Amino acid sequence: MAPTDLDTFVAGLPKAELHLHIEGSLEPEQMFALAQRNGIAIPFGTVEELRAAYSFSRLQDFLDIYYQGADVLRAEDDFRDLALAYFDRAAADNVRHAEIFFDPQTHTDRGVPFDVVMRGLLAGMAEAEGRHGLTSKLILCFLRHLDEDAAFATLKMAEPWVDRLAAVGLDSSEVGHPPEKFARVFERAGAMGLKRVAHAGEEGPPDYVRQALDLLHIDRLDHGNRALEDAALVARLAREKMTLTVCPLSNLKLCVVDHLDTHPMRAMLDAGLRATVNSDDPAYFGGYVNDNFRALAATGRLSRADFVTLAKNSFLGSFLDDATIARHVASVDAYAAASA
Ligand code: HPA
Ligand SMILES: [Zn+2]
Repeated sequence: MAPTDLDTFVAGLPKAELHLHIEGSLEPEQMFALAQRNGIAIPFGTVEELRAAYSFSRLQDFLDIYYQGADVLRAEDDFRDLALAYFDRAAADNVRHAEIFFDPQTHTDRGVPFDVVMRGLLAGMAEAEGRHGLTSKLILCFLRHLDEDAAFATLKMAEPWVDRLAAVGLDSSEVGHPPEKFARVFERAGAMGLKRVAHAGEEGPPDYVRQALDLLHIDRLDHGNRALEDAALVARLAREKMTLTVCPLSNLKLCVVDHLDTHPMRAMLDAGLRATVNSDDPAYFGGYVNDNFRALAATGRLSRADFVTLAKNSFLGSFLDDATIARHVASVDAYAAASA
């Protein structure tokens, strides 16, 4: 499809990405290259065969293949190269700041030391800032299908690195693993000075969103789609200016929504929620952040002004300091004025 004026406009907007699993940015080509570099066999013959396996009807279908794919990541340079490949693509989408998730348990449980993961990701982050001026922060996610003890053990490993982490998060299989399971771990993380975020309301019910607010004391809500089923909860999220990191193409691929034309982003903006646009696991869901912006633009249900709001929200919802946020928000206004 030929790009429209709106496509060009949304692509050029300065933006932050706040919901990106770095392991989910592992493209099939890079997976094959790392498998070869590390002498690992993968159960797919070609890149095309692997891509063809990316057909999911729910979150768990995706998670099974995503954890398998991460097995090619072994050495510090693998994590650095993974991060750099993401940042190169993000910079091309005019991402100026990214707050990226990583899943240490996916690696430590395979015998890859926590420090190897950290050093590799931090090297990629530093190189991306030098190369593109793209700043970034790290969010350590606990796998919610594992138990509380395992999360505490992971937080212990993170102690020497606490100054290099912005926040803790909660991801993996949502239904059956409510936020309350991790209330004590999140309390400890908060005491360590870390911000707190959690995936909630992707597949789980509105009550999981409420638990994330009341028991995990989250600073940001990842997904949050199903909060819309509860009007009082929506009013509270709006009143508390809670940022929602929404992932349209992910929602489509994981059948959280039937069609982008009925995606709740319109309803979220109408309700005054501080929603943002993000790519989640771009290598698996068919696109990076600008692909998500363009997919929303193609619905015809969002205006230029809505996209300006979404871009500003991405900075307002970030964990940057107030002066830096103000500078980025002004850059969005300047871009919009120049494009008028
Ligand atoms: O979309 C997601 N949901 C839950 N866990 C995840 N881990 C990576 N991506 C996701
Ligand atoms: Zn996610």
